[in-house]
Amino acid sequence: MSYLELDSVNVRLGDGDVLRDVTCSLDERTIAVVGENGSGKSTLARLAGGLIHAASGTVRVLGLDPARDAARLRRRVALVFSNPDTQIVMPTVAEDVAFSLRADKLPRDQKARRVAEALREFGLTDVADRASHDLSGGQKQLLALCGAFVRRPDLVIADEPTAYLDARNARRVADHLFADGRHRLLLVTHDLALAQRCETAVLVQDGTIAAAGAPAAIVARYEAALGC
Ligand SMILES: Nc1ncnc2c1ncn2[C@@H]1O[C@H](COP(=O)(O)OP(=O)(O)OP(=O)(O)O)[C@@H](O)[C@H]1O
Repeated sequence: MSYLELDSVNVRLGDGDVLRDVTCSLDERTIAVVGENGSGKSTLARLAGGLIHAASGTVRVLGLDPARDAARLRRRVALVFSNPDTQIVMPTVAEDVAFSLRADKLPRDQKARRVAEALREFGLTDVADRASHDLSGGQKQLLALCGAFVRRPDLVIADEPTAYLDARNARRVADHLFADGRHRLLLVTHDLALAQRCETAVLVQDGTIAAAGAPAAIVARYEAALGC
């Protein structure tokens, strides 16, 4: 079984069907999701992350049903959004990263080691004791990512993670997302160069998956549909 399996999925939000009859089976380590504003990309990401549920159809993420195995899925999936302020909850940088491990049954010294390693990896050691909300936007996104990765997730779902970043921070964030490791990546993005770093891509159009395949071909099809 692929780690992302959707079969005849409908998602209803408000009084509209936001995803309609979505079927896909994706197992590439890195998957890009592209499409126009309002097409349903974030809805697809939130569905895969267990934040919303299907009205009908079957969803399996890492072999789990997000509606029934929400707690197990949460332990294996990390979510990253474009606005890191929604994810930063603790007063200092180090505390915020440690907060991500609160549910892990690790001895305290191991947790401390994991936090220190993650801070180093994300270039945040020097600001470990700073107030989280005093960081720059780019540093905050690195902190959000650090908090996601310190849990060693099997799947990272990132929804426009580079949207508000300058070119250098966008590259840093992307390099972490694409770093070799155990995690798979489901990446929603309007950055079509970034999408093409993925192994596969899906094009979402008007609430459904219009195409899936090699990122270069999907991006070309999307650009043609946009008329650019
Ligand atoms: N909670 C909600 N209630 C009602 N409608 C919603 C809700 N959330 C999203 N929608 C609608 O669902 C559609 C798809 O939204 P979604 O955020 O998934 O699109 P998107 O492709 O991620 O867009 P963008 O590129 O602009 O971020 C839009 O028409 C949106 O207005």
